Amino acid sequence: MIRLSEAVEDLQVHVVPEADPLLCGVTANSRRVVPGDLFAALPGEHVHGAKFAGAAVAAGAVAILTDAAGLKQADEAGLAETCVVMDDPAAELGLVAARIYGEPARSLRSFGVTGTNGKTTTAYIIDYLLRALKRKPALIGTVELRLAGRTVPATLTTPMPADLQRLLREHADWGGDSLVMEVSSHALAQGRTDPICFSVAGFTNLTQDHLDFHKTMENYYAAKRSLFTPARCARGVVCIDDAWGEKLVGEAQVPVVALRVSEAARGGGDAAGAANSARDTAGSGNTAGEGKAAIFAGVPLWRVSEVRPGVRTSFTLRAPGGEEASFSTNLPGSFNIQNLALALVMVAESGVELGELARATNGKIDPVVPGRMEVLSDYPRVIVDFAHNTAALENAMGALTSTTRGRLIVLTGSAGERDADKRPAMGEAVAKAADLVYITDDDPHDEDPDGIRRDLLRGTARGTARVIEIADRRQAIAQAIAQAAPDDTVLLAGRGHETKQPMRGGEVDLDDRVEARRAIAVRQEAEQGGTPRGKAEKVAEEKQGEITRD
Ligand SMILES: CC(=O)N[C@H]1[C@@H](OP(=O)(O)OP(=O)(O)OC[C@H]2O[C@@H](n3ccc(=O)[nH]c3=O)[C@H](O)[C@@H]2O)O[C@H](CO)[C@@H](O)[C@@H]1O[C@H](C)C(=O)N[C@@H](C)C(=O)N[C@H](CCC(=O)O)C(=O)O
Ligand SMILES: Nc1ncnc2c1ncn2[C@@H]1O[C@H](COP(=O)(O)OP(=O)(O)OP(=O)(O)O)[C@@H](O)[C@H]1O
Repeated sequence: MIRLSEAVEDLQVHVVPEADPLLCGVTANSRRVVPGDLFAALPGEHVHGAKFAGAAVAAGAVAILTDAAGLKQADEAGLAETCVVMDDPAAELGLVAARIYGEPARSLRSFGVTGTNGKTTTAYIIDYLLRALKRKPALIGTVELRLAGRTVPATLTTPMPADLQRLLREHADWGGDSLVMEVSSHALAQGRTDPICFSVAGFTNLTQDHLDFHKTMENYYAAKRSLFTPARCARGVVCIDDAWGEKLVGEAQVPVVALRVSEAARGGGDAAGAANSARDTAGSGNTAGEGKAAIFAGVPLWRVSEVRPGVRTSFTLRAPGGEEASFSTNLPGSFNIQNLALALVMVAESGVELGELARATNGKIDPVVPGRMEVLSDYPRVIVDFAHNTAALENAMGALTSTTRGRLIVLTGSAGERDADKRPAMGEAVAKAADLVYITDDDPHDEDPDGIRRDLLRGTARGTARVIEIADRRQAIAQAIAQAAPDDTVLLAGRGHETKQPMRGGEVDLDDRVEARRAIAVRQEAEQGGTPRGKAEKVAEEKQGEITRD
């Protein structure tokens, strides 16, 4: 517990209360206040938190951290004497919270992952590696929070600052020694992770996303880049498989190493490292032009070679100093080689020898990443993936086509009330890459689900796959799995780890993985019970919902 004056020491404060209460904790949510808390009444998009100052004080808040507008509201409620006022309390909340909770991140070796795609997967792989090294990591990201021996579902990819510091305190008190977290661009723009200075920060890639928030790609990139500054990390690992990564290597304000994966993952073998210099730098023997070589001069280069895709994919990772280690994984998809290599390099850059990583894992990296290329059965191969836009679907299908002997069966829908424009393109992409497509409902929210499916079907008409429309997702999953041959791959795309399906009239429980497991069990029971269904019966079932083209 510290005094309010200690929590705001050295910060630009305009008004302080006469009393200097002891603080037990801090929250920006009036509904979570417990006696002894500081309540951070912050301006929001919908409402000013000061509206809830009365409720917070009634729940036991002993002081209110707010801005001038908040002070005015608190004054009207007769609570001005409890207020401490700053220009931008949201920006300082992380530091204030860290002080109140005793700077918990300082006792944790910390890894922060940013980028458009692959944050969740990379964070789970780092968590897997740290556990193999017998460490006790906290894992914080889009899917769930795993810390202090418990797992809770996540509401944001990166928690708000006061929540984050409280969670880290809990983890450190429990005996945790490390932290892996996804750092979203929203979080970086809002300073949610400050004042954490990550031991190692990692960058996956950057493609168009979240422009509703950032407005331009340059702003979006600048938010990501701000992680690679001395206040936010000690060192960085940057994938240079896209132009934004190359730019970041040149603009990072902390020591960085570069990681090149793309040529190897695309089957280009060892192209990135053709120079074979004694100590690889991103500027030596790289496929980039001279200008880029100048940017990369002296930047140590890690690279991937000998990628062998299959049901298990293997690859070799080479350190700048020349040490090499080989790994294999159950994660499908060449893009996952980027995630795996990034995770390995981030842990290595935190001070773990590559050889030690190979020994601790036995060369096998088999994390379960909920709803991210999650394999639920092998024959037929059934995979649940979060791909919910055209590019992600194309990536996922591309990865599966090369390792599928039979048909590629893809089941997809599209969420309601957002990005309606993408639907025909998604329909077209799946109908061009798959052999059989099930169009079904995703999370319709308040939109008419028939209309969403019609948008997708307009696109599937431009492809060659057979298309079956079944509105009920449960039924569609059951049928897709029941009808698959052992050599087929069934990709259940779009909802990943989600467990609720919001639709008109409320939310229903729906987890694609639960439904898939049920369908797989039904299939196995039929096979073991010796009652394989006749071909005619299968064909008749498969015809249900089929879209016929003129
Ligand atoms: C843009 C953004 O960051 N919005 C966040 C913000 O919402 P807001 O400004 O609308 O808040 P508000 O509802 O106006 O409330 C104002 C204040 O009053 C408080 N309040 C409100 C009601 C109440 O009863 N009591 C109370 O104290 C709130 O806690 C808040 O501090 O503060 C809320 C409370 O902390 C967050 O839930 C909300 O995230 C919303 C849900 C969100 O969708 N955020 C997205 C954009 C986001 O951050 N996404 C990234 C990942 C993106 C990706 O990579 O996919 C993330 O890191 O999750
Ligand atoms: N390195 C990568 N490059 C391109 N696509 C990827 C990569 N990793 C994963 N994907 C695809 O993107 C989807 C989302 O992956 P993941 O959840 O790991 O990323 P994320 O950055 O956490 O995304 P989100 O913020 O949407 O959760 C996966 O389901 C997969 O289809």
